[in-house]
Amino acid sequence: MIADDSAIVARRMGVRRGGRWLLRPADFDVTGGVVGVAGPPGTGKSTLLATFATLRRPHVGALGILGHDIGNAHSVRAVRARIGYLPDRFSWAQGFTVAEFIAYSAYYKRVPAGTAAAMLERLELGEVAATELALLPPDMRLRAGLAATCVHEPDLVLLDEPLTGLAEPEANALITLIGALAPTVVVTARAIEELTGWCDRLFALGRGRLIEAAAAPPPVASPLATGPVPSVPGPVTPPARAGADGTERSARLAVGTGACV
Ligand SMILES: Nc1ncnc2c1ncn2[C@@H]1O[C@H](COP(=O)(O)OP(=O)(O)OP(=O)(O)O)[C@@H](O)[C@H]1O
Repeated sequence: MIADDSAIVARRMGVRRGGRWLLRPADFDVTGGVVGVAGPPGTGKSTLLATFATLRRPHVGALGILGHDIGNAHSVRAVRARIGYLPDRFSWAQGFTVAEFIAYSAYYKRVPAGTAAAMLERLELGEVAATELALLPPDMRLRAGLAATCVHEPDLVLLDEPLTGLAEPEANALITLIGALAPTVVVTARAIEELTGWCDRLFALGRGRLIEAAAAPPPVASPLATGPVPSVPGPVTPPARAGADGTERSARLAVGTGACV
């Protein structure tokens, strides 16, 4: 039984698929902020995210999401209403216009139509509201996906490789927006460099292990610098929207941390 209000609490949780461990039994906690999980294709990012979304059960151990033990069927129903999950390469409703897609999402999430309209504006989709999803460029299609995912204002948002395939300017424009979607956002990417500089915490997934890496590269020391040495960034302080090093979330392609998996 997990009695902890953290967004994600794993206790000896292990995830298997295709006859192998994607995550060997491990303990970890996510209390809030933007959390990045990086790993090459096939390491298990999508499966882990689907587990956090309660669509899959851990093979062993316990998983708490937003204070609910997801080993309990009643808890799963309650917690799903507070999660926003956008799978990798989502391809729903290609024939819907942006406005229809968000309105439909609002309808099945029992959210008033006015909230859907507000979300459309918040994601800066007003100009393409009448355009079909299939005709949108990738970044605008992602914005529509984010709007539909978050129309019910979830407490935990799970985004599977949202920035994969986007050009750097479009990706950078979305980073601040992604960080503001919910008190806790988990985002995956193939390379840790894509997440460095704007996520509050970073993990590398590979060979069945989830290893935490430094969330920001250490500041370059100036030979003329005086005063105390800056400390290593501490744990996430939700719902801070600045990066863990206090900078804006604009340095998506900052120098990597060298974390190995
Ligand atoms: N339908 C399936 N049946 C059996 N095993 C699967 C299936 N889908 C995935 N797997 C196994 O799970 C592993 C992890 O897949 P997953 O999609 O979670 O990884 P990923 O890191 O998200 O990769 P990608 O970036 O390609 O989506 C795969 O390497 C494969 O061994």
